[in-house]
Amino acid sequence: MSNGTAEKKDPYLRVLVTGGAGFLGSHLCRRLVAQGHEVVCLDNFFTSQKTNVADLIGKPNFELIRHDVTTPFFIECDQIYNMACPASPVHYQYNPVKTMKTSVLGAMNMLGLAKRVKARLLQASTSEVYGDPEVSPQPEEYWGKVNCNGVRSCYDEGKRAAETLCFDYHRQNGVDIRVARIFNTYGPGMHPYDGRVVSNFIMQAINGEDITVYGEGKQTRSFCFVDDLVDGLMKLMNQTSTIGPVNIGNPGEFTIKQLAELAIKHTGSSSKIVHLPLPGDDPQQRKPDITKAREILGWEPKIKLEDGLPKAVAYFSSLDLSRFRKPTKHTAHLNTDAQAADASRASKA
Ligand SMILES: O=c1ccn([C@@H]2O[C@H](COP(=O)(O)OP(=O)(O)O[C@H]3OC[C@@H](O)[C@H](O)[C@H]3O)[C@@H](O)[C@H]2O)c(=O)[nH]1
Repeated sequence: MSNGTAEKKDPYLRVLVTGGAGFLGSHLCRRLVAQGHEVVCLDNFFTSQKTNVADLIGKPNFELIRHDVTTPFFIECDQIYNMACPASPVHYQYNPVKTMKTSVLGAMNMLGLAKRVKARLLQASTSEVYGDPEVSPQPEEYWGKVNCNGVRSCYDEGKRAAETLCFDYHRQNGVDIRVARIFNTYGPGMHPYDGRVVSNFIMQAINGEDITVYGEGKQTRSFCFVDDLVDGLMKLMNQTSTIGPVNIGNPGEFTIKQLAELAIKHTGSSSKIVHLPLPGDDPQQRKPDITKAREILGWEPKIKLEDGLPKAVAYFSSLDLSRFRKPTKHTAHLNTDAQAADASRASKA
């Protein structure tokens, strides 16, 4: 088995993708399989489903294994993409203890494996490590403003702890790590009931339902098309100049109100915008500083939101919805600070 310069000497690698049936994981698996690598996809199918990788099943260089990363997994491999974790606030808040376990125990198990077999590990970290940021755009050097006991903490702090584990396994055990901070991503392959803003707005617009803007819609996000994102992850994995963290995202910044208007425009929908409560700890601004990705990886996104949204609309319009189940009944706007305060008062009464 080789490492470090493996991508030059040995073009066909054994690659493990945790969360490989998920939105990003399935795109990654497809690209790796197309390149000829031997891909092992692990998933517990909490927020994903087998049909995401149906086209890969049966290919001689693809293997699908049902496994939950909170328990150890042993295999011989050259690279690990650790993508496993529910990423939509509605899903990661459904069972927050499990979310934290997935990030922390999942990272620990995969880093232990990487140490044992000398594989390179790329950790899917997140823009959520910046919490509700006070600086914009967010550079990797910014330490963030994160609540450690709020409704988003299971994900934010779980991913922060996963980063810590990566850097400690690297310093203490010489594990070859790469840390990618992934910003909001959208595109074909998203679950129609994912619960995140792009899928919600497009599905609502297609179905002529009200578009549910949380709060006034002044909060901002920066949306990266999935193909660009996967390019960035693979570039980070297959270079030796930096271990990260590196922001991977599209710096084009939009308010949520603007996104709602774009969803209406690109679907030609007659849907109306309605306002619901803002979820607890909802970050008010988010925009990646991608100087590092540009300079070190030679990467920047190519697809603007205006060009990517029609592709996402075409994908969501083509879905047979009877094939998809709603992973949770939860809705993020119900997880507000006001409700949490009410619940806490009620429990004391
Ligand atoms: O129906 C909706 C859904 C969401 N929103 C708002 O849209 C914004 C984006 O919300 P999303 O649920 O899509 O995702 P968030 O940006 O809050 O979190 C995401 O951040 C980056 C990743 O690591 C994760 O994928 C996820 O945690 C938020 O301000 C949210 O309140 C709506 O206004 N209406």
